[in-house]
Amino acid sequence: MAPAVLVENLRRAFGATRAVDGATWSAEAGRVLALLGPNGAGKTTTVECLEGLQRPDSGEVRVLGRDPWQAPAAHRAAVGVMLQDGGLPTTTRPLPLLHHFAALYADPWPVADLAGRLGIDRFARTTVRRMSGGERQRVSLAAALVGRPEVLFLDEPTAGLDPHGRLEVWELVRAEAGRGAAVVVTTHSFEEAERLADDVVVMSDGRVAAAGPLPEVRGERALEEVYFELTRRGAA
Ligand SMILES: Nc1ncnc2c1ncn2[C@@H]1O[C@H](COP(=O)(O)OP(=O)(O)OP(=O)(O)O)[C@@H](O)[C@H]1O
Repeated sequence: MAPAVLVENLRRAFGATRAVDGATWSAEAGRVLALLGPNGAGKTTTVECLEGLQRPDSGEVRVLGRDPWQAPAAHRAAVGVMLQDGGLPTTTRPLPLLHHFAALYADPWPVADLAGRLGIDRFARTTVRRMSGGERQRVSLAAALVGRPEVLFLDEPTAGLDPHGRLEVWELVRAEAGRGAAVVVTTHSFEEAERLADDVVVMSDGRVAAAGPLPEVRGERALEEVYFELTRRGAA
């Protein structure tokens, strides 16, 4: 079976900066992949190519077998995206917003259930403008999940969440993979990668320093130790 997400020899430069310099990896349905790497390693550029927000200079990206740059609306409905700065309209309250998003999909996640699982009902009366960072993050995640996507791109989904929030989100993300979604999580947290991921990709200076199932990449060591070795300044 073709992988749900495919990155093959991807290259993308901005002037003299080679943001992504020949990256190859793939993500499978029913699994969580953690994309790790120092600031500037090329993670966001890669994921934005996969989301159809940037166009590769060369190489290939495929999501559910399609080129995301040219994909039709039906393809976009099968892909859930959580951006770091959610881009949510500021004057609305969370539940009407989620109902609005849910109406765009044929078989959405019932909003009351989703909001309950993410603790959104606890701040249902607050407008986006007045929400805390963690509350906003929960709403952004709910917006990514409400269409029950086949592929999910999550950018640091638990950064800034309290410990309960992190656990709730991890459980939810694992459940999404359990129902068959391919999940790609960008993170700087080793704990998050070790708790959540089946597979990891470590990027460094635009290249893939390691990719594969977590137990293989980590071996007998802590992921943190392997990461520092792979991403030593000047190592790539
Ligand atoms: N639009 C742009 N114009 C110029 N340079 C860019 C642009 N977007 C990214 N870059 C550069 O490309 C490199 C890779 O950036 P990218 O945002 O993909 O890294 P990242 O791994 O997501 O980093 P972070 O962990 O900080 O989010 C960086 O050197 C960045 O400055």
